[in-house]
Amino acid sequence: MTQDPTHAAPSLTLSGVGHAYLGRTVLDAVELTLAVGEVAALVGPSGCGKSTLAHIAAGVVEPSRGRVARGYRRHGMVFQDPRLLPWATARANIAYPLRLHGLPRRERRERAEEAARRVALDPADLDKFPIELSGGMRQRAAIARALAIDPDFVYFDEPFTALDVALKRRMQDLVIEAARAARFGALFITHDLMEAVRIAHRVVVMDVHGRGIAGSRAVPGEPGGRDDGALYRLVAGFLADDPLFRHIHDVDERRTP
Ligand SMILES: Nc1ncnc2c1ncn2[C@@H]1O[C@H](COP(=O)(O)OP(=O)(O)OP(=O)(O)O)[C@@H](O)[C@H]1O
Repeated sequence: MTQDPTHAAPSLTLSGVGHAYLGRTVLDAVELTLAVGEVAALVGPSGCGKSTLAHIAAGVVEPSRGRVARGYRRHGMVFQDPRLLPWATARANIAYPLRLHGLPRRERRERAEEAARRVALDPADLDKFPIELSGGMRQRAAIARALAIDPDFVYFDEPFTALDVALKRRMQDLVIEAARAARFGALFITHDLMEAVRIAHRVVVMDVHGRGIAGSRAVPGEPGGRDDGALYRLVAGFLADDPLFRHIHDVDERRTP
């Protein structure tokens, strides 16, 4: 982490957050605090409310109950679907939020190109339209778009679920490196425990029915500086011995109410 959490206000605090869709409770009494620069992976069974929690944290959805305090200045968002504008080039897509922030054209262009460099997007790809890019390149453009605004916090909602294993690893490394270089904190939703322990300082586990947060486990070492073998053993240990992770195997979403 980049700063001593005891000397800085948390980047994000959810207190007693609850939410219901059409009268059906999906989150209840959620308590979560993220330190400045902390990358937390959020895991839990499908449909337990991870995306809802991130949307509430980001201010996209108003919670039915509770409070959200944001200590960060500016956040970016990256989703599973890159959500690029099909009629705009990669460069224009990356620059789009800068346009919304009212930056002049030249600065938009420079910052978009700098963000593209950070995600190793080939300069030749910047003039291409999304349909001309591979899935990995589209996702790089989506990450560059999130980074272009110079966020100090980023929400990732299963950004690499649709990518193949090798590409997924490269993209994880890219996020680890970007988070370290730009010192942003993050809430990273994933179904993949190995991805969670590679990327995050801490793994936060949702309760079976998303009624809250069941608990969290710190991951030893720093993202990017850990040995893969040790991470595999950590995940195996979580799944075999740690009651917090038991429901990841046990839950069948067809039985959830
Ligand atoms: N806009 C909405 N209106 C009504 N119900 C919703 C809405 N958004 C989500 N839900 C429901 O709320 C519950 C939690 O959804 P959410 O997407 O937050 O879960 P999740 O843990 O992110 O799921 P997944 O892992 O499958 O993406 C689900 O049952 C979902 O169907």
